Formats: sequence, C-alpha cells, structure tokens
Amino acid sequence: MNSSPEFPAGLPFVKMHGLGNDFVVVDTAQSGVPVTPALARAVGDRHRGVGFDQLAEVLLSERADLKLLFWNSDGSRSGACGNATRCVAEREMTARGTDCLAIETERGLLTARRGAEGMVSVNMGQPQLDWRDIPLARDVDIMALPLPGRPAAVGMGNPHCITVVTDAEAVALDVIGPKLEHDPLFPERTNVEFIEHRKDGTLRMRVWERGAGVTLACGSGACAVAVAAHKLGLTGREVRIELDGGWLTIDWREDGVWMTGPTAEVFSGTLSPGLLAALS
Ligand SMILES: N[C@H](CCC[C@H](N)C(=O)O)C(=O)O
Repeated sequence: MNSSPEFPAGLPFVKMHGLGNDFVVVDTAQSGVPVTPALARAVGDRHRGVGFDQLAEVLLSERADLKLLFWNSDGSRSGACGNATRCVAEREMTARGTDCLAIETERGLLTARRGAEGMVSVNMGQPQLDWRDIPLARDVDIMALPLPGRPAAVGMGNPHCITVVTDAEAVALDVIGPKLEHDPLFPERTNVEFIEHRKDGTLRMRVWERGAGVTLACGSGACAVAVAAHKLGLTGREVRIELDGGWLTIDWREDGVWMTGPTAEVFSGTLSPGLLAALS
C-alpha cells in the first residue's frame, strides 16, 4: 500500500444514514484534509471507495456550532442536504450533551432539535419560490413548468422539480430522472421528485437526485414536495411522506420548513493514506 507523506494517518470518517439516504461524514476542522471534487468521487465510489449519496464536510463556524458543506457522489456540491444535516446534528448533539444545534450551511443558518422517540428535526428555512432563486433559466409559472407532466419547481437551497402522478411506483425514475435533471430550464441541473397523493392524505414520493441518481430518500426534496403539494391544494401545511427508505414528517411553519425523521450511525473507519495519496 502506498503511504501519503501528507496524511500518514489517513482520514477518519463516519458512515451514517437517514432513511437509507447514506452519508460519509468527514471532519475537516479536525483532520485538516479539505474535501475536493476528486476526493468526493473517490470516497463515493461504491466499489473502490466507501460509497455514499452525499458527503458531509464538517468545518468550524464563527456564526454557529458548526458549518456543513455537502458533496454529491459525482463530485458536485449541493447547497442543502436535509437528511445529512439531521444525521450530523444527532451525532453532535450527543457529543455535546445538548438537544439543539445551530448549523451554518450554504443556504444559511439552520436549527436542529432532538425530537420524541429518537427523531431529529431540522428547520430547512423558507422555500425559494422565485424563478431566479430556484434557479430556473427563465420566468415561467413555477407551479406548472412547460415540461411533460407540468411539474412544479421549488428551491430549498437546491433545486427540485416535482411532478404529481397517479402511480408513483410506475414511474421509470432512472429514465425520466436524468432527462429532467439536465433539462435546459434548470441551469444548475435539478433534483427530480414524483409524488402520489394518497386517499389517507399522505404522500408517496420517489426521487432522482442531482449528482447521485436514485436514492432511498431526500430530505430537502421532501420539504420541496410538501411546499408544492400545499401550494397545489393537495395537503395542509403538515404532511407525512413515504419515501423508498421510510417516512418523514414535514411541517411548513411560519419560521420555515421543519423536517422530522430518524437517523442512524452505521460504522466509522479511516480512509487509507494510499487512497489520499493517489488523489494528491
Ligand atoms: N439527500 C439530500 C439532498 C441532496 C441534494 C443533492 N443531490 C443536490 O445536488 O441538490 C437531502 O436529504 O436533502
């Protein structure tokens, strides 16, 4: 095995997930090893690395308890990642012995709280409902985009394209997802969600994530979906959403869109110095 003169001890990481939306958490504040697109791609490789939907990079913050940056497995960045925010918050609240945490992200300061029955909630902030903020390439009706199925567009610090369908299971996500992800209407690409409004008032949601593909869940996507479903008159401000990996509760309150759900720590390990050396 090669050793890295720069990082002789390798890079410690923690593997976590929220409803099967899986993450590698690395603490740059402690390790001093900054994440690069190449590192994210290498660690994100499910055969030659660890594998993740997103990598959460923990940094020091002057304004909050900590700062988080999010990376997709294709090496691109995401301004928001709700499930990773909840996972890191759980770990940090446990380490610090608190029930509340302030987290700086690219989209602003987020508040996380420990909830009942081991759940963790995070306020993902107010949705972006202006076409320039989502962002879209031009001014169109954001609740009925000029695309097949008349999807809605909502930003949560990252873009989401939401189509209401009668049968979410029947959607060929891996065919339609990448088409919408790369549609020119979305200059920064987009996450893609399909939702079915069930008779019991809940939503069934399936997701194709920008930069990661089909995932078992997407927290910011669930927030965007709840906002779109409410604006389309399907649901109230609070809704339960079933994703492939489980359930999230979303509550669009006056102070922002709160998301509540489970978190899990899976294992911790050390990225080998050889892997890091190959990238430098
Ligand atoms: N899984 C994340 C969202 C990742 C979004 C990312 N794929 C992007 O490029 O915006 C979540 O729980 O919110």
